[in-house]
Amino acid sequence: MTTEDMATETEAQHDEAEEESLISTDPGKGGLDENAERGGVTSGKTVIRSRDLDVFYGETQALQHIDLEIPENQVTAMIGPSGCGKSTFLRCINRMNDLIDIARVEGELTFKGKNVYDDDVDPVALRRRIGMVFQHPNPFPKSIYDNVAYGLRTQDKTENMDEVIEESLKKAALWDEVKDRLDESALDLSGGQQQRLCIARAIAVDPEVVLMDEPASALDPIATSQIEDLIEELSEEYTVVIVTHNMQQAARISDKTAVFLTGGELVEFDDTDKIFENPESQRVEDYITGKFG
Ligand SMILES: Nc1ncnc2c1ncn2[C@@H]1O[C@H](COP(=O)(O)OP(=O)(O)OP(=O)(O)O)[C@@H](O)[C@H]1O
Repeated sequence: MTTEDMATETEAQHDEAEEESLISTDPGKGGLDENAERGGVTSGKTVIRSRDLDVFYGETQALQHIDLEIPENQVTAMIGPSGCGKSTFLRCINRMNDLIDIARVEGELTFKGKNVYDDDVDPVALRRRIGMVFQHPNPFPKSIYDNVAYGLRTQDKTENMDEVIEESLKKAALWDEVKDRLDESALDLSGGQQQRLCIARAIAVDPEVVLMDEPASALDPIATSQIEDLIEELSEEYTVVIVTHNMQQAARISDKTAVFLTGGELVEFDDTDKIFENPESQRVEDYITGKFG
């Protein structure tokens, strides 16, 4: 066997491992996909890629022909006016739209080369690798400790659980505030603390991607700033995709920005600096400068 053949075989094994860990209910992560495509405008390796993605709610089309490549370990922001389909796109990535009866997805959306809409993909296994944080903090009515422990217990990852919980709370910049009250109810935390707890809960199970749907929009400016700092830190270890209404927030924290406009059209996707300083599209410039939307 030549060196080239061996390399090809190794890549094929990696692909199989990636696919297997999406199909299987075993929470293993598999190896990295050496074949993941490199995106046109993206500098990092592409982890999520949509091709000609259409989404419908009944007869209404919410997204049209979306082609997008999301790079690894960067923050990608989705911006655009209300109803343009940002959240719909986010929910496609970990198949949360499956929970909406009238939602229908056509086209392709791949995670590390595997179409997440293939019949053999287990959405629960997918969501273990692609976690999600919502607009309103939604801790369980349990203790702070039990909130972070929840996913670990359901996945039987209870070895060294105290250490994992401490580490997750530290990564979520919450540990110092809660280390002496882990047994207290999560519902007694402030809104900003609850949102950081939800982030700790999401990362405790070691996902590869964290999806965030307007994670700071219900928070005051100080809590928002803490979440923004946290998102930048998280991107060193995770791929972060964030929907935000707040253009300044997208400009501050993201590496890439996708601009969706009315009708579910992705009008421009590029480096965040380029989008905000010198967009290609007049419509994007008008939106960014507040002429509409
Ligand atoms: N569960 C649903 N049932 C029917 N239509 C829906 C549903 N969710 C979203 N839509 C429609 O799909 C389109 C896109 O909605 P989506 O929530 O993705 O937009 P958005 O850009 O995230 O909006 P916002 O910024 O207001 O949250 C809208 O026309 C919306 O009314």
